[in-house]
Amino acid sequence: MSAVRPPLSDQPVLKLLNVESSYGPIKAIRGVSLQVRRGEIATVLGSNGAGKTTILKTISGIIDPRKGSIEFKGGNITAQDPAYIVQQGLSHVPEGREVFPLLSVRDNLLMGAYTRKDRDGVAKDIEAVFGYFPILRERALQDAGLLSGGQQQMLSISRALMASPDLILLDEPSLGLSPKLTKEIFEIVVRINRERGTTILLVEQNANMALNASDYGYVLENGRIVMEDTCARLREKEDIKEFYLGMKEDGVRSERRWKKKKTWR
Ligand SMILES: Nc1ncnc2c1ncn2[C@@H]1O[C@H](COP(=O)(O)OP(=O)(O)OP(=O)(O)O)[C@@H](O)[C@H]1O
Repeated sequence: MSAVRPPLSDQPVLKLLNVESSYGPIKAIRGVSLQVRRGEIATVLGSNGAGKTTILKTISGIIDPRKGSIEFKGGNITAQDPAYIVQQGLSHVPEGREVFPLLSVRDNLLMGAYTRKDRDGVAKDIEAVFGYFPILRERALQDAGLLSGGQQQMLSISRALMASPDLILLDEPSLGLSPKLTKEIFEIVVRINRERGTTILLVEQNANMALNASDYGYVLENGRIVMEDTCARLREKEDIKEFYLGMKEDGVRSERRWKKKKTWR
């Protein structure tokens, strides 16, 4: 999946330092620090309830953190208004797609471009997303609510692209999709990154897909980062193989993988 491309810069476009977010008394993320370099695809892996969605919501301003700081392109965006954060060049594709069901596919795309004044650029980007997802051109005038789950996921990613962002936060693009469709969507996500230079922070339960598509990965457990490394190295770690890829050291699927204690080696 990963095409050859120039080495990535070390320059972080997004920096989280000791971020903590809660829902009332429930601490969902605890002291999370992570960096995403310009031009890379970074991923946060973790099981149900680990806090992945909360990290993305905290970055995009939907949840205000209790502690810590978030920097985007050198500016402080901690607890800023979500609309302001979009204007800075950061778009969020939420879990569960969330398209506007009663608006046409084209109008959904235009909603994604509402902060832009460059009409020619917007028209060019509509063509670009139709190039990535040709089915959306065919359905351009239909209500988005009539699209299948996979097509809505395509529209949701496309709507985020319409803001011409520097960074896209992508929440579980594989959720509820067939393996074939998941693979297709991941291939397009990698193409968007390579062709447009868009930086991507992806959270996923499908560790196999995420580790293949991404450059750098973080493992989140109970709201804490327990491991980080390049995805090439993470794929070789025994705990990742066993607990996230479902493989034992001999390559056999482990039936008791969730019951065994992890040591993060
Ligand atoms: N609105 C909410 N109110 C109270 N607790 C919440 C709320 N949303 C999430 N939580 C709790 O916060 C923790 C982290 O949830 P989060 O949705 O961030 O996890 P996740 O890793 O994205 O899980 P999943 O993969 O199932 O989407 C969980 O314990 C969850 O029960």
